[in-house]
Amino acid sequence: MKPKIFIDGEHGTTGLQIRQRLAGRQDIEVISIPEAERRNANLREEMLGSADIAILCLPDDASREAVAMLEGNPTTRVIDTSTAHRTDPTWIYGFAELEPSQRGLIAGAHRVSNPGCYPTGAIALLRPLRLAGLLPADYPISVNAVSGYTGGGKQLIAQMENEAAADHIAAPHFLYGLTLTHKHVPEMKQHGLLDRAPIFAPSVGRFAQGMIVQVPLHLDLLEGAPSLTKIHAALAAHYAGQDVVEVMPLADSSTRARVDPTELNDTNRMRLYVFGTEGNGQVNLVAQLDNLGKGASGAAVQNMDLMLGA
Ligand SMILES: NC(=O)C1=CN([C@@H]2O[C@H](COP(=O)(O)OP(=O)(O)OC[C@H]3O[C@@H](n4cnc5c(N)ncnc54)[C@H](OP(=O)(O)O)[C@@H]3O)[C@@H](O)[C@H]2O)C=CC1
Ligand SMILES: CC(=O)N[C@@H](CCC(=O)OP(=O)(O)O)C(=O)O
Repeated sequence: MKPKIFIDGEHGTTGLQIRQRLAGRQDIEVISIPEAERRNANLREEMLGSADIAILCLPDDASREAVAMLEGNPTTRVIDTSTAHRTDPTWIYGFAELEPSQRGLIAGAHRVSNPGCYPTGAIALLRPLRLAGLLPADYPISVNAVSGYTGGGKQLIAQMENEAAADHIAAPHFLYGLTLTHKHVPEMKQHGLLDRAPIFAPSVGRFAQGMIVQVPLHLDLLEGAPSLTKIHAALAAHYAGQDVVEVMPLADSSTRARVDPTELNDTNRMRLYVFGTEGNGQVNLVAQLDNLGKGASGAAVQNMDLMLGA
């Protein structure tokens, strides 16, 4: 029998993209509820209970409710794309490239929390430098980022695209998260192995998909005042042999004039860049990804495949 997959929230932004990524797969059976019934709790409970893997693409509260519906069910495994369980130690963090052991942990897990799009970029840059002993845990980190507007789900998509809407946003680019209490900060701190919460400054541009996450650092405040080359070598060693996360060669970074947030759209890939000038004492670490790819739906399918042993 083929494993049954249920995407709860399949008609939303993340859910739809997962459905598209699974279309045509012969090794699984995707079970589904009609769009008009998407909030029918009885039907959802039935589907959740009969799935081998449930992928939750819901707001945080609805995700918690779905997990509660599965209490006592020993068979349905869960991948949650919401923020609800990302810092919960009883859940496995679904970032396959986090450390060499992470793939195996995801493969055997009953509960997997899919990383947030911004944290995927920030943690990918920070954690290897913490593990290499180059980045002090109390370094005052800033994370600056821009996302395509699909990152805000159906509501933000409507605000950006529907000019007739009362809450239409006409700006070509805007900053938000201005209280510095964005829901992704605890996740970045925990999985970035930081003692001090990063200052997170996100923004949205008038493009549907794509993302850039930047972490600028002063090299003289790092352990041993490393060179640009040493920072690059630490990242390259951490991701050696990986196909999803790619550390771009220093030669490429030193000749690039610009970075386009949409370059990896519709892929599950992420590129990491080390920008700066050797001897200048500063580095800007940059992650480029699709917020709906490695930042959400792509990572969810990658985790599902690990759990299925596919
Ligand atoms: N978009 C992105 O780039 C990313 C999103 N995520 C996370 O994925 C999750 C889904 O986000 P996204 O797809 O963007 O959101 P959307 O708003 O686009 O989709 C959410 C879907 O869930 C449905 N839904 C909401 N509440 C309930 C409920 N109580 N019961 C059943 N269905 C419900 C919505 O239905 P309705 O149309 O009726 O509201 C909608 O179809 C969120 O937790 C988000 O944080 C994670 C990483 C990136
Ligand atoms: C542009 C935009 O609004 N982005 C969302 C985050 C998108 C995302 O990653 O969802 P999770 O919170 O589930 O990780 C935000 O800032 O709240």
